[in-house]
Amino acid sequence: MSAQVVKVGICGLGTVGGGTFNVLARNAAEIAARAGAAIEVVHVGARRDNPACDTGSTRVSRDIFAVIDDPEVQILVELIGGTTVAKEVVEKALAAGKHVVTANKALIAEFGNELFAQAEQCGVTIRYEAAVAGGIPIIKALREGLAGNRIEWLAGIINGTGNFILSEMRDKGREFDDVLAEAQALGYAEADPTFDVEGIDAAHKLVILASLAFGMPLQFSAVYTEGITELTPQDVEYAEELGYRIKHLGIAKQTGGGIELRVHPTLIPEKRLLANVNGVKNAVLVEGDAVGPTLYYGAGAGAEPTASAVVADIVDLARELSAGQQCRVPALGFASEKLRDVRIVPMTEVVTPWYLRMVAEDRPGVLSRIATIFSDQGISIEALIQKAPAEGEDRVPLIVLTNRAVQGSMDQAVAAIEALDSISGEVARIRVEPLDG
Ligand SMILES: NC(=O)C1=CN([C@@H]2O[C@H](COP(=O)(O)OP(=O)(O)OC[C@H]3O[C@@H](n4cnc5c(N)ncnc54)[C@H](O)[C@@H]3O)[C@@H](O)[C@H]2O)C=CC1
Ligand SMILES: N[C@@H](CC=O)C(=O)O
Ligand code: NA
Repeated sequence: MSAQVVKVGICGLGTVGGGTFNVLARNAAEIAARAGAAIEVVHVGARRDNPACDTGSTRVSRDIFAVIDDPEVQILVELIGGTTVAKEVVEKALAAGKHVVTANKALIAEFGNELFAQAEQCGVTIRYEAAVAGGIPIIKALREGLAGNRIEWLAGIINGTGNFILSEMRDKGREFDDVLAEAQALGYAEADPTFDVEGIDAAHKLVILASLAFGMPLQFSAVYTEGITELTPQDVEYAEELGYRIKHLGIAKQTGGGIELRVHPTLIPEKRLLANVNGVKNAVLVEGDAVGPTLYYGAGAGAEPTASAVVADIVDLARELSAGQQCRVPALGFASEKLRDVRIVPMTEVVTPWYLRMVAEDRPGVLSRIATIFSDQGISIEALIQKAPAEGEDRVPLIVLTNRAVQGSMDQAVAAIEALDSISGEVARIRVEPLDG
């Protein structure tokens, strides 16, 4: 059975929905030539119009479920976000025998296992390239391009809003809240921006990347998640003095003890490519045993960059529909019955070098007590900077860079340091990733 026209319904006409509609319209001829079929948006479900998007004569319903009930629609594009109505939309579309394209990482990370199973049962496909790293074709790269590899690890800047905030704070000295407001106005942020700044969005994306890389079911609750809200301009400055940049990374690593899954601010040597990825750009570094390191870079958010990925998924499905094929590639790149149960490494076992910042009394003996505490835990010091005291102050910032240490030992060292009379307040700490394999 072949189709010359593939009919698409779009639910949600916000930033990404509007961008998708516009890209499909603007590049219609080229897209049709690639897909082997014209792609026609026959029905849009939107609570309100999008001024950036002229829907012309396309049917628009205020009730998004009218799009699913439309028998003409073959591919349902879910771009409303969240995990409540969006989940219902996707379930109903699959049950109605429609293929689904979504940009919704929260939905895939939290409910992907059941949705993929439902899709398989219904003989349809879910595609979700836009869900991770916006326009970068990282899902396709992991699922198909790197299929010959055993993936060793991956590390990525996978939240555009967070990277935009860190870059603007570092380069222009701007305030956190001011940059976040701009990211929201530019359409980069999630409907609830705490997802961006608390690392939840990056955790959603990391769990998807990890499942594709290591062939395991999605396990969102297993990801260790820290955001960027606790970072201070001082940490950014001191890290640079030591030759590092601070980036918010998602890291998934295969180790002897299982898989590490973690999202947190990280010091990266300034010469590494990832350290130089700025603004709303994302980048994912993937190390495969056969290919070695590979790097994927591009816009991580925004209307048309994200639409680029949504449209690529529509084209993939349209190719299958026009050729009369189905489910050419499994949702997570591995046959569903071959997904493996793997151990997720507890954070207490994770080993990295560390950056620590503390405030100490400026008097003899303090440094040696700190050095003794580290040495008692088998942690060696790589660098130590004592800053000059501010005028009228008798306390000084002390910055310590350690060699690789297991988090459990570092927890104990930090507790002992914080208990010293000569140390005020808490010790701030950030993991370091050399990113050298
Ligand atoms: N904005 C970006 O750069 C990116 C967004 N995403 C994902 O794409 C999805 C959409 O995000 P955005 O376009 O940024 O959001 P948005 O808030 O701009 O658009 C969502 C649209 O859905 C509509 N909507 C929500 N619930 C509805 C309902 N019950 N009935 C009818 N309409 C409803 C809203 O009115 C809005 O127009 C989310 O899952 C997001 O995580 C993914 C990659 C990048
Ligand atoms: N809010 C997200 C949007 C893309 O996934 C981000 O900033 O990366
Ligand atoms: Na992508």
